[in-house]
Amino acid sequence: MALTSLILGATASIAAVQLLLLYRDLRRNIAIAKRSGFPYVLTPANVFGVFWLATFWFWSPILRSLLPASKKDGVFSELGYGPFEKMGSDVFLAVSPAKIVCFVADADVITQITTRRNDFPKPLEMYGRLDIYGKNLVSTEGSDWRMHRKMTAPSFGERNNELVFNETLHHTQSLLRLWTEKGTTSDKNLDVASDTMRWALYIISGAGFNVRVNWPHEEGEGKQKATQKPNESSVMMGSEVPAGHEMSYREALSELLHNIMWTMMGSPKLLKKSPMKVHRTVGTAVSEWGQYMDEVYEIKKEQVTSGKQSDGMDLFQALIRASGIVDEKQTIVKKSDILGNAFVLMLAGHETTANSLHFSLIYLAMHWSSQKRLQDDVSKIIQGRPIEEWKYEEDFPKLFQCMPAAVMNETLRLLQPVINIPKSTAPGRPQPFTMNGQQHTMPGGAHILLSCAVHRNPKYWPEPSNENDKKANVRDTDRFRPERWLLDKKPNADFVEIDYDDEELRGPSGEDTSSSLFKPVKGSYIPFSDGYRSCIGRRFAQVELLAAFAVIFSQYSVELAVDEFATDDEVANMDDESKEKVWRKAADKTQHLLQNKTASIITLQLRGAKIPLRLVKRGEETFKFDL
Ligand code: HEM
Repeated sequence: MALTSLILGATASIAAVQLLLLYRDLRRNIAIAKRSGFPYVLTPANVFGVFWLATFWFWSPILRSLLPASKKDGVFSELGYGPFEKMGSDVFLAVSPAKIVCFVADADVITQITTRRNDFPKPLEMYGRLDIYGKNLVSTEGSDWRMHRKMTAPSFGERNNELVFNETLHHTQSLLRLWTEKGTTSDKNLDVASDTMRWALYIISGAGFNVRVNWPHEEGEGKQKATQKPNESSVMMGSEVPAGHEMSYREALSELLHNIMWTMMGSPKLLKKSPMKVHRTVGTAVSEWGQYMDEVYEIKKEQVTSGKQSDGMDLFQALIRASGIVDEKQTIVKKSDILGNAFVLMLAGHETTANSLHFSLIYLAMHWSSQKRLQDDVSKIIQGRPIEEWKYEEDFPKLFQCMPAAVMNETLRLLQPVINIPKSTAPGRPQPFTMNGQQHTMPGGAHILLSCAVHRNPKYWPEPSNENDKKANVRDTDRFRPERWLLDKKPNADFVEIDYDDEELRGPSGEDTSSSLFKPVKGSYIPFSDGYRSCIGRRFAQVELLAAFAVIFSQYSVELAVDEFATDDEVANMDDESKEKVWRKAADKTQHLLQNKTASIITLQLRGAKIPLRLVKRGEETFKFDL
């Protein structure tokens, strides 16, 4: 009894001391926030800390239920400019006892932060788990990052994009075969979210690593041939589990990437011992993919040593070559650096593009006029040529100048895959910056999030000049209106390019958008981030998306599936007015899901909901309506 009281007493004292310490830290952070001159809100925990990320699903509903109704749509609703509007400033702070987090939606401030790499480094503690296979260019800073960037940048030069283009043509045709087969079954609705994820994975495997993965629906006799790559240095992977493995390459890769958050829980060894199946599967996937990469590494190292070139990008070969690792005495680069980079390129390069294609298709299904204009532009460029005759150098620049690029840019404006780009200030090193001509100070030790809200900040996005293009009750910045990117006249101002101190770090050349399209104010359009730590795969992703649009929309249209509201037979007997009614119900629901069911763990995705789409031959559409 006495012992129990003692334990209870000690626990209560420790809790009381902890609470006092938290209160002290909160007061200190509030005082710092006040000195910054920016508005602030209080939060119970650092919402970007590991503790919160791992347990937010538990706390969020409890905290929400405690909030008054007026605050339920609080400042952390993830999308849109609303939070900044509520705070009355394009920069505001969220203060918790552990951290000050600064949210930024001002273009000029964003540019100051992205160009001052040493003053505003990435908060590396957020990227620790990406080191599963080794250090890499996402999880490092300073001279380590320069080494990784120099090693990877050559693989992203303009000359390698042809391979990305061709690989995308190949895999998008496989995707279409899957979707058209689906059209002949009783359930005609496409599972676009998971199919586009596969699509992106297979492209990055092929274009990035020269590993050709076969689609499950093309694995049988006869179809196998269509997916073979005429390159003997490729490594072929399918659904078979080779000797010495527990999972196929395809399974290991998708289990690993789709459940990456669980790797934060501990090592693969520990995960494999967890009572939860998902943990054990991820644990196995981590070791399995590592083992596959080891094997690919050895094959590629042998190819480099024997002077065998693969015919394109093959990041692995390029990484091995750039590292000088074949002569181990001559290099400080380790094998783990190569595997670490291979992994993050795979990670960074697949969900982002997959979601962008997924969201573009949904938006186009809701905006027939834009879809039609996209199809017309694709037809003008392609001129009925068979896909085998499409050429990267000729066709990509054209696709990049008209409606396909406008659709891509607009999707990335509204649903930017990385919704908050993290930066920081070092502890004890507050940083001065200017906003609206006034000097401010960013506190030291802060997390900074360059918010996708800047994409909807009305300061930077002109309303349509034509009154007919305006929509009552919908803010123009919240609308999918790809036509905003198409210019009537030539632009007269160019982007001011960053003055890179070292061209080798730069990666892909060229600007975010074509010079023939609308040029946003610098810092106001940052789907690929900006400055030194901007996305090295930007051109890779642009090539993938535009090539996919060309393949899909040269032959097909996408439509919202309306089965929740009417059967196919009912629709077939409807007049146009009834069709529109039923379509509007599906479109309203889609709009609602996009607003309420997209959330970000690593990238923004539709979570816990599906938006069913259908593919129909061009000219055979049922629903030609606009939201
Ligand atoms: C629509 C597609 C994509 C979007 C929107 C996107 C966006 C971004 C953003 C916002 C960043 C900065 C992240 C940060 O600072 O934390 C980034 C970095 C990066 N991205 Fe992408 N990305 C896309 C596709 C790709 C692809 C296809 C690859 C590779 C094949 C790739 C590889 C990387 C890498 C390696 C970095 C880190 C660069 C560095 O820190 O030096 N991304 N990306």
